[in-house]
Amino acid sequence: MAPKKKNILFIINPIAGTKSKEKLPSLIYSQLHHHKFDYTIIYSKRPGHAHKLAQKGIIKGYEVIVAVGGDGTVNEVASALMHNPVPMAIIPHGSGNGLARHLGIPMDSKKAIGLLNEMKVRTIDAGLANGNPFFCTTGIGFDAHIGKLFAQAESRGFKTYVNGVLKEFLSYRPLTYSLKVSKEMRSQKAFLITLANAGQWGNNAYISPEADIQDGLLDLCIMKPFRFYHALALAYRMFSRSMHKSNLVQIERVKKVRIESEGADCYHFDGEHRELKGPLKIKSVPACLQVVVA
Ligand SMILES: Nc1ncnc2c1ncn2[C@@H]1O[C@H](COP(=O)(O)OP(=O)(O)OP(=O)(O)O)[C@@H](O)[C@H]1O
Repeated sequence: MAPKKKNILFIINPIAGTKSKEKLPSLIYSQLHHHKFDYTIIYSKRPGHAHKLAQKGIIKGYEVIVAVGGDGTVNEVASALMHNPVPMAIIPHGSGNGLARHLGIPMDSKKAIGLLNEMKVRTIDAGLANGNPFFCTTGIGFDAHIGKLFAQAESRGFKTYVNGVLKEFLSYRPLTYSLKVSKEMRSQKAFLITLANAGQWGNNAYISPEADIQDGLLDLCIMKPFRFYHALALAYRMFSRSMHKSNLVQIERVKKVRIESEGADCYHFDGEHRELKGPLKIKSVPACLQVVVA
């Protein structure tokens, strides 16, 4: 008797990234092994909808749920699948695609769909930032500020990010933060503070190149204030995966951290920004998500 086919649900975010999604249904049809899988394709209609679709997908008995979009879409689907045996797969179609890149998932849709036929699954960690699950990074300071501007931007994609960073960089003022790490209190001025589950923010911009998504810990990365002429060297470090060697960045592995600053009005998780009133409490959630990997 032929083995039972697996039921896959594809959730496509039609507005993620800049690449056209028109050909995706025919690509899925041509690449997926039909003797192994049945599938349904559905489109998210608004922010938060992909999360609800994934929750319903579990109830309906789908055995794999695929997030087609960027880190925001991945976050919505993954947070519905946490602590659940149903694996998430990713077809990267966003602006940054940080988690997909960290996991080595090809940016080419045809190849990413091809991974489903192999169905290699790994268990990964996540984190919680004020109760919000994140899978790639969360942060406060300059990256949260950029996340807020990006959310309000009329266009998406890498160019929009770069334009935002260049425009804001000279006028941004680093803040002083109070940090509580393993019962120890510290006060520190920082350009940004990122907690990295995966090593990068997206677009292969690495904040913590050695981050291990299966170690049950988060990398606490503190970028100190710096002079504008250091920016080029930092950008080089970011894209050459050597940020951990910079003396402007301090990295340590933590289970949880509490961050407070009078001037901080927002934080982000996986690029989605939120208003901040009071402290930002972050902790790791070890081994909570099944993911289809390369
Ligand atoms: N139909 C829709 N209309 C408007 N927004 C949507 C729709 N479906 C999903 N969204 C929202 O789109 C936002 C952006 O999606 P996503 O993060 O996947 O793409 P991106 O920002 O271009 O990529 P990345 O996060 O990798 O930089 C998410 O916050 C999601 O909630």
